[in-house]
Amino acid sequence: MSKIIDGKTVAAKVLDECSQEIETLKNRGITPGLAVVLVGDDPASKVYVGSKVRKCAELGLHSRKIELPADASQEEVLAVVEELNEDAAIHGILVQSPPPPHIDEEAIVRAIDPAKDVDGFHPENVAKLALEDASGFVPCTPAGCMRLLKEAGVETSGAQAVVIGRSMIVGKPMALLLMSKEGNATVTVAHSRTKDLAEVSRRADIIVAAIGRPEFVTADMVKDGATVIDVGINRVEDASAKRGYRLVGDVAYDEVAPKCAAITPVPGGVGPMTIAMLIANTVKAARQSVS
Ligand SMILES: NC(=O)C1=CN([C@@H]2O[C@H](COP(=O)(O)OP(=O)(O)OC[C@H]3O[C@@H](n4cnc5c(N)ncnc54)[C@H](OP(=O)(O)O)[C@@H]3O)[C@@H](O)[C@H]2O)C=CC1
Ligand SMILES: Nc1nc(=O)c2c([nH]1)NC[C@@H]1CN(c3ccc(C(=O)N[C@@H](CCC(=O)O)C(=O)O)cc3)C=[N+]21
Repeated sequence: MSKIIDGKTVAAKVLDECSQEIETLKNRGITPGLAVVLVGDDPASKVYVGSKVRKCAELGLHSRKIELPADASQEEVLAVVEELNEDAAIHGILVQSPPPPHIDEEAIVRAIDPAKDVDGFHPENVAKLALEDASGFVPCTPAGCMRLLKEAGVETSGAQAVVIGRSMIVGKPMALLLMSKEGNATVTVAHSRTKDLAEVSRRADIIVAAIGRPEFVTADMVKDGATVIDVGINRVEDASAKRGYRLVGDVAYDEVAPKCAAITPVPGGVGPMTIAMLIANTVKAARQSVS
């Protein structure tokens, strides 16, 4: 029987740690503040942005939600980022990804003050992650995956880890964390050009799936007793579901779970951790702004 790693419980623990630090900062006259910028009206993005802002309110954080129309220009988005860089009440800035295609996302990310880059996407923070300099911001989703492994008691040191996906948001930073002096795993990164992926992934003690394809990882790709972290969030149409769709991960949960030592569900796995780590990064940004 596999152990289900409950992301909601671990996220609640992370947020509980945050609330103690928020209290301490508030006693010093600092309320951590997060700004979330959304360009366009992608429905999934709206859901995520809404839950980030709601979580801030729950924890007594200051937050701002800046919504720009889908046809906003590059200059308009940059102007918003520059204003937020100057706003002393804002310690964290997040520009929801992906922006509409006419927006140069990399240029936007570079414009964010690295000290407020709570997504950890700015080149300065990417470099700090690679250098294992703890003063930087680690991208929220892979940081959340590491915390889930730790809380579930999964030993990463010496383990064979296979990360499927090499995006700058998930796959690449995940690989860096697993291979770091903290993770000490032997890491393989697979992607769309990987030959015989099933053979590669079957070697893994730990699989992190960040592909963006519903139920892509099937039972034949997983070794008995492996741990599987499913980062995927895919909406699939389902007329019988309340909203007309349901969420499925990148892992075929029903057939993979029985083979695993431990597995994260979707929803309720990595997703809640991403939000918790975003709050943790915002608190860290606020703390570092005064020390
Ligand atoms: N739970 C959470 O908090 C979050 C969830 N997500 C979800 O995670 C998933 C991945 O997100 P993200 O990293 O941004 O996605 P991207 O589309 O940026 O990257 C997907 C990666 O998967 C690889 N890939 C695609 N098809 C295959 C294939 N057939 N075989 C092997 N590799 C393949 C791609 O390879 P190549 O580089 O060669 O194209 C790429 O590296 C999505 O479902 C997303 O919704 C994302 C962020 C946060
Ligand atoms: N600049 C930027 N930073 C991000 O961190 C970022 C982004 N852009 N773009 C999109 C992805 C995706 N992402 C998620 C966050 C929370 C859940 C989450 O809370 N999921 C819930 C379910 C939510 C639902 O019901 O839809 C769960 O898995 O249980 C999912 C996905 C952050 N991302």
